[in-house]
Amino acid sequence: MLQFDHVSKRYPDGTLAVDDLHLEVEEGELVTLVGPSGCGKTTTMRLVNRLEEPTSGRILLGGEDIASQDAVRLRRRIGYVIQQVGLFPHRTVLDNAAAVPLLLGRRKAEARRRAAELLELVGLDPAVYGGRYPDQLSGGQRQRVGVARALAADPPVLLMDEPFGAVDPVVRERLQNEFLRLQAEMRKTVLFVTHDVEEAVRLGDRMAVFGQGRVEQFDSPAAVLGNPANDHVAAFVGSDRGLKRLSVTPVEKGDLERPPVVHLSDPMDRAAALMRADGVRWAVVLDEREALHGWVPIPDAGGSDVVGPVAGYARRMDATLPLGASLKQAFSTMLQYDAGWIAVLDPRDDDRFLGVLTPSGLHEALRRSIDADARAVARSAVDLDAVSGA
Ligand SMILES: Nc1ncnc2c1ncn2[C@@H]1O[C@H](COP(=O)(O)OP(=O)(O)OP(=O)(O)O)[C@@H](O)[C@H]1O
Repeated sequence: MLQFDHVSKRYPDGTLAVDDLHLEVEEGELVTLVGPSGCGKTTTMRLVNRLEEPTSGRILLGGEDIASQDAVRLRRRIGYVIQQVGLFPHRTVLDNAAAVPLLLGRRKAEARRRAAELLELVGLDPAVYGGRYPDQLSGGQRQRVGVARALAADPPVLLMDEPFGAVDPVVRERLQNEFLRLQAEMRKTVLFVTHDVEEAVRLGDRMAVFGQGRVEQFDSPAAVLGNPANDHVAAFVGSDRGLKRLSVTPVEKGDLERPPVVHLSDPMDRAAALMRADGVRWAVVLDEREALHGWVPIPDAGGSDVVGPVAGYARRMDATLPLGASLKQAFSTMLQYDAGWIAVLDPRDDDRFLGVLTPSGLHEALRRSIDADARAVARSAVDLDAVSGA
């Protein structure tokens, strides 16, 4: 989809900002470019929409060399979001979001309708925010308008240069989540520049770790964290990369425990018998629609008679997680609810209850992912031996 074919960029003063970049981004893929300040990330982006021209090499978009395309037409096929959003200060939010469709020759009413849809999409109610001016918004809201504007022409490619860099960490995480949700639907081809490793890891299908003008490693976040290509990459991703792995390792079905399951309408004495038979102290409670209600503890053996349905004894449980969520989310949910377990639901099957994740399940899941790395390292060691022995 987007290929850098041995691209270099030397500025007139002699600075070599991009050095023989060779990279292929697949259609619908989100690639993060991460690296220390001045390593050439922004220059790489600006080469794609021809705000800069390469000194050598070619950039192909959908197989076509962009050098042979009209720069203005090219830019209309590429959404560009930057940190200093660059909204027009004297135009309303709605008109800012409508700017690109208007440029593309849409009629005003149609451009505004599209702009309102996009504001809605990025979580800004057009009725509330559409008439405001950029300086009447928070930093995070301005960023959202920037994203809406970049999406307005429905471009196949999005370039995002530190788009969430100027907001505080909490807002940043929210914008990241919203953007991931949008991207799951839109499947744009995205180049996303950041100098924040956590952000690169969370968002990227793959991440390109830049050294001075060169890509040192281009791989999935889990592979980069688990198996850094060299000392520079290892130092850059940080000595806490084990912890960072939490955010790229998903909760899988095999990590779950399956305690006894009862329903709100079941007789409590039968539920208690089930728990005793299983040798456990609690059971998961579902309602009549098979949705999670909560849990019920085993009644005291010497306590008063157990009568009536489970509903009279059940407690609610709000600590839930969709299957496929990250171990980091799981850990954070456990802490937030101070819970010894969390219920895992299937988002693709109407949030059906699948099982529970406990701290020991979480530990096992982390071990699983680190073991997978160890196997990968062992494999590459064997390959190297084979090469040197040949
Ligand atoms: N117009 C220019 N003329 C000369 N040198 C430039 C120009 N623009 C950028 N550079 C240099 O090119 C190198 C790469 O800059 P670039 O902005 O691409 O880096 P970056 O990785 O995006 O950095 P940051 O994370 O700080 O934004 C730097 O050494 C920078 O000083």
